[in-house]
Amino acid sequence: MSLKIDPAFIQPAEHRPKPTISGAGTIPLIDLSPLLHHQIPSDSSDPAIPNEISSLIAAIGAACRDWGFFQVINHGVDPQLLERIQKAVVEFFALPAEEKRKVKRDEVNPLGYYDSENTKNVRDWKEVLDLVNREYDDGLLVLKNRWPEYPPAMRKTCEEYISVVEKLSYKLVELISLSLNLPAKRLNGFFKDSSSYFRLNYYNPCPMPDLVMGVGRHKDSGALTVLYQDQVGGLDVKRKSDGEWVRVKPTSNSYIINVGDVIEVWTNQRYESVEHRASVNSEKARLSIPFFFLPTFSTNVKPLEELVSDENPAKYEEYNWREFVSSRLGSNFKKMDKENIQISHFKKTTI
Ligand SMILES: O=C(O)CCC(=O)C(=O)O
Ligand SMILES: [Fe+2]
Repeated sequence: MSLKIDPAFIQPAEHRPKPTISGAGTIPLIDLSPLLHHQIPSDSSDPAIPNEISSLIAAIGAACRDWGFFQVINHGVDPQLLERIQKAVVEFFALPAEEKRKVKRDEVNPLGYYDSENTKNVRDWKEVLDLVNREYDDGLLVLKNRWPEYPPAMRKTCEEYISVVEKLSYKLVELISLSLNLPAKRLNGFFKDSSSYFRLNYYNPCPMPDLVMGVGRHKDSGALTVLYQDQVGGLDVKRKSDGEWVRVKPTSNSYIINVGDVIEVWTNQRYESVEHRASVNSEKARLSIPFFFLPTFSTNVKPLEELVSDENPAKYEEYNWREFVSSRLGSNFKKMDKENIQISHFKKTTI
């Protein structure tokens, strides 16, 4: 068999995508429609909480505990906005390479377009455009959006989309806080002027899909990821109960939510950040749009006081979010394998 692709993309044998389990036994599907009729309560001990809201909080808590992942429907994001953003993304990635490279990341600013990134030292079969909610520049760390000229609707659509998805992220974080018996807004302050960003992932068809990954196995380092995927499918999640890879079945107008490393630390590992990856196929391009809901740069991330005790001491060292992000980006992030720096570095080994 002659190799049709650059060997840099080839996964070691043990990490190649084997057939995955799909359908039953995959991540929970949660209906957010109770939020269309009821406010999120400020406290889980409030006796007036409607049953459907208590059940929703319990379902989210169980999903975070058992899976670290869940899918939501009836989330309130306008399907037409989702259509519009998908159209813009497809148009952008269809542009000639030289047009896309006009907005490529560079040595100072990691945002923008790139087509070459490694996960765990193997190249990912993907193209990406990264955009932040709020631009940031403290003299050393520069995060400035590079807006493509084409398609013309891109900027406005993305800005509209970011603000809508950020609102949904706050709601999810409030429900997660309630599921931990904390006040709904307990975590909200960590996200004021947050460093959140969103990523447009585009996976071209690959002639050898069994040897490569669109994104190799990894955990998300942020607090919460709110991901939209098209109908092609390819996201695999590592099932906590037995370590099997399961394929998330695309459900139209749904979001896939996962807990990232920051929530794992805040909850002192009650909710764990779970490995996932994106497979590719030989026929269809696939698109996914994760929104990474991240703390404010000044946040010192550590287990929440309410969730540690003498019996359950802190399992993680405190770390500063800005320092963490800068160390991951490094001085030459173009060549960096971001996955080499993980929160496991902050895990206390003594317990
Ligand atoms: O494309 C996907 O479904 C997953 C992407 C992902 O995990 C990421 O960008 O962090
Ligand atoms: Fe991810």
